[in-house]
Amino acid sequence: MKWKERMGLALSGALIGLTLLLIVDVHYRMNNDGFGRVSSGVGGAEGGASNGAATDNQGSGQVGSAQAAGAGGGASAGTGGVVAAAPAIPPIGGDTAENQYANSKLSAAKVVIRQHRDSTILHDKVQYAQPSNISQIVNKNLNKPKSEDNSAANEVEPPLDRYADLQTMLDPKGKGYVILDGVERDNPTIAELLRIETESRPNLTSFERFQLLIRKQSLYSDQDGILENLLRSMATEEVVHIEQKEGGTQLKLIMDFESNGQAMFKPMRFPREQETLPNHFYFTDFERHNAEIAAFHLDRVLGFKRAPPVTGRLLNISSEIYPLAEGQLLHTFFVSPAGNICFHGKCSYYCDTSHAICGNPDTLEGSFAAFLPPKEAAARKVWRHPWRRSYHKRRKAQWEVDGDYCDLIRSTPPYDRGRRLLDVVDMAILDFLMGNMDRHHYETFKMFGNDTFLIHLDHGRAFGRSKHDEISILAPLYQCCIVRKTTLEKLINFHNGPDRLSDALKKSLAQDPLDPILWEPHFRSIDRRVNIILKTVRTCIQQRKDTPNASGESVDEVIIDDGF
Ligand SMILES: Nc1ncnc2c1ncn2[C@@H]1O[C@H](COP(=O)(O)OP(=O)(O)OP(=O)(O)O)[C@@H](O)[C@H]1O
Ligand SMILES: [Mn+2]
Repeated sequence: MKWKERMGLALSGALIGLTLLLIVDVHYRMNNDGFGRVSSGVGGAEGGASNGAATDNQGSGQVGSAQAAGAGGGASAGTGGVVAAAPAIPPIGGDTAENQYANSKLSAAKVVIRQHRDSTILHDKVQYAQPSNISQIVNKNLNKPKSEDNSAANEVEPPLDRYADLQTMLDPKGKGYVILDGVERDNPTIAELLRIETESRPNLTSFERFQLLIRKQSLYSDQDGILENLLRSMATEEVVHIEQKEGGTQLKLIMDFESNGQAMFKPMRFPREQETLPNHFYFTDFERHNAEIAAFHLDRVLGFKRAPPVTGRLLNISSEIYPLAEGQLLHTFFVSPAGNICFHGKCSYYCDTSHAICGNPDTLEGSFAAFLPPKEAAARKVWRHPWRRSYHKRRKAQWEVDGDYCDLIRSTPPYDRGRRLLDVVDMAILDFLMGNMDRHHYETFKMFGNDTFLIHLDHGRAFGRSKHDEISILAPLYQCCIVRKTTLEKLINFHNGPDRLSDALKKSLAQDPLDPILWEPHFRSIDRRVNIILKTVRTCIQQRKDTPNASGESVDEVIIDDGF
């Protein structure tokens, strides 16, 4: 063989050798990626499982993946996966006694890893396959469609924005707000308008005193102790008569007390942590007695004083409700298979055996709302809420599709002057803070005319979704871009602390006999929503500034001081 041929052969041999080495190396590396491949294998199985059963929830998707990894048809990917984990720890070369000892330790480690992975899989399987109670199912379902949550709850909190820009505008020197003239600020009581003497009558019950001292500008005042007495009376006085409230959709009882006072009773149906079911519209949601209680406190803490006082109370169905029940209501009492005393009353929603109100075994929680004066003494006007939702599962309301909707409203009496539109915005702020979408009507006392506060009634459907912030509730604010100065001030103060709105609310709720009233996540939602409201106001101001023909004044038109 010639020298050149020998060289050629040697070179090709070397090349073949190198190529073989490379192949071995690549193969080895691929095996080392065993874990990565296992997880992608599992991922694939998971995708397949959940795609295959499109109606499956997240939980069973995971069960599917666990099964595929453990034993499924994807045995080569799945089972292989667990075994393939082994080469992740390559054996130590050489057959010395020392190396043998080290390798025995390593295989023990591999077994531990494998066991850990198996137990994790098993744990997932148990956890997802057999939710042990209803709240687990509900929470799991709520967590499922991430796109449905508006994720605010999961966001890492940004550094605290103290809204110094808005604070400057509120400063009288900053001149960032408009003072509204021509607003009626007289503040008579119902007693004064009806010429009923109250001061010389110490025997008035707390119910009578509350009703007679309702004012044109607020439902009660804090100074005179009337509120505390009224709440105590409703929580402790003996109930002497019970009647089902006509009208409305869900069961309510009118409770008469020994002192002749009356309260509207809404029973507890579910535990505090039960939230609005994902497939329930706001108009089919169950009413929550604790929402009525919390709404009264929230309204008061915000300084509105426009919601009737509400207290929580424990009742005994056998001794305090059943003996007083009459007629149709009486015929709906029964003992459940669990031995609890139940009733369901008669109404258009959820008044049947499968939605019964049950005691434990006969103790029942409920909310007691103080009755407003009878219509004969102080008639009320019922107004259709301009931002009412459609109450139809496929239709939208005009305000949802018309960008200029507020222009229409603010030029229509009574929204064209006085405190009315600012009150509507206050009500939207209250509703947004507690997630109440069920504001179809509102009421005012006729004797006070149009320049009076709006009565905040019916909050049974608030506090239903702690993770979700329903921005559309704020439509009156962001479509009209006006807010009452005192309301904005309060929100900024709560936002900047040290006492946040949640702290103030918690402190207030602690006075209720049924405390704790709210499930903890709702408190976090409230503070988060305060921030959203402030951001919305800032955006309004920015939009005004950016409007091409905006004068300095139009910028100021967002924050309005009407003296309330
Ligand atoms: N504290 C109260 N004093 C007097 N009347 C009240 C009081 N609370 C509510 N009402 C009257 O009873 C009606 C029904 O009450 P509420 O709205 O709380 O029940 P509801 O079942 O939610 O009704 P709907 O299904 O119509 O919304 C109210 O519209 C109001 O006119
Ligand atoms: Mn209602």
